[in-house]
Amino acid sequence: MLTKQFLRVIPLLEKIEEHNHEAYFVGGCVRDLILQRPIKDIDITTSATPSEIQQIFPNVIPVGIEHGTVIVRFEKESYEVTTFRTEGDYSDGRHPDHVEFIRNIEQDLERRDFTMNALAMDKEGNIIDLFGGKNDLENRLIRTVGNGRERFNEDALRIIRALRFSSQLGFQIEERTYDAMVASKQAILDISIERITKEMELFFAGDSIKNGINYLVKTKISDVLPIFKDHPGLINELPEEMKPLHTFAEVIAYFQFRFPEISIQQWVKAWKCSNHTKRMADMLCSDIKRYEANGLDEMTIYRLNEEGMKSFIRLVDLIFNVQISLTELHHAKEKLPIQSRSELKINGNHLLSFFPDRKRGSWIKQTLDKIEEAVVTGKVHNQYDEIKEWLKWNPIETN
Ligand SMILES: Nc1ccn([C@@H]2O[C@H](COP(=O)(O)OP(=O)(O)OP(=O)(O)O)[C@@H](O)[C@H]2O)c(=O)n1
Repeated sequence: MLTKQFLRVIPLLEKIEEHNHEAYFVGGCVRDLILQRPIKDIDITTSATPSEIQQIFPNVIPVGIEHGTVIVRFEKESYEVTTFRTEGDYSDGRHPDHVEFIRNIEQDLERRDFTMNALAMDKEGNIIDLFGGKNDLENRLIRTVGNGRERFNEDALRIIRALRFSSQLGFQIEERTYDAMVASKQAILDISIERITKEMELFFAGDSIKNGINYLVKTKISDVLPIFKDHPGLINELPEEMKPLHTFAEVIAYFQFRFPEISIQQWVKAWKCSNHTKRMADMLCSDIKRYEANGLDEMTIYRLNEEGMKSFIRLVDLIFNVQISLTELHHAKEKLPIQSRSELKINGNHLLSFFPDRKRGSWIKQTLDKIEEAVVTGKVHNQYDEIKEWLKWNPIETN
């Protein structure tokens, strides 16, 4: 039952045990092993305290020592090792107010969110399942460990996590858990937006996004999410055939295209996205608009990098119901006269020598943009003399 990924971590568990402590695989990795889904990270839970772990292993990174979590570097891999603990509320929406290290695994599993995540496994592959997690996995049910209101009161992000899992796994949400989600949803307003964004990115990427959206609409949890709360139409008008979007940039580009009254800047600000997400969303949005106007033109293909291509394919599929393959895009890109601006036979210094009366300024970039587009779209060959000639007939910017 144990896969290679787990087998290579057994010596790490054994090392902890040699020091008279318990150690188990725990959480998502055990859940995904049972479901035969790809394992993201292997997390370990142990009776050893962070300082005891630091004494056992030479290479330990103290990422969240006060919450009992360290990263152990072992055989060139990193593993999150967390001491058995109970925890209080997350009143700042980021960290539990207090954690208490404990010496038994039962109490540690008891404070976890869902039965399917409250599973631990020892090095022989024996599963510790105190709350019927295996049974719920079999029945494809998301159920809180014990009282839902209590679990969501400890950390309201768990309400969003339930939606995320419904979208990732296509599971139903058990009735009492569902009721507790609805009853506790206002508490989502107090959690940090960065944590919500991370979970919602996984939500929109779920293979069973239709199931997830169904729950999002029914529970009205969108009423407490940035932007959605002020524009109820956004979620209610999602297409019947909603498809997964793999990054938050895709999500923003999608909504911006469908609801242009909300700008990308508003999305980025409200959901506290990174600059990278903003850049990608800007690019994808203009690519889709270009695609709508001109179909698959050379400039769109030229501008797309590998990450952009995959996102563009998903968006065109969802918005226009047109399937473009990655190979098709690669071939089309290879056929373009140039792959990047550095291949242009003319650069800024050439331009300065052609127009000796001009000073350096933004006209250089603007002219290079025009030359680049002309070369990519086949209006001029990428040849020094031809471009120089072409410039005579195509006036350049004056500022
Ligand atoms: N708000 C939270 C977040 C996490 N957990 C517990 O911590 C484990 C690890 O959390 P995380 O790595 O965020 O998610 P996973 O469940 O591992 O899922 P995935 O690997 O798909 O992100 C969870 O399985 C769960 O037992 C919890 O009880 N409450």
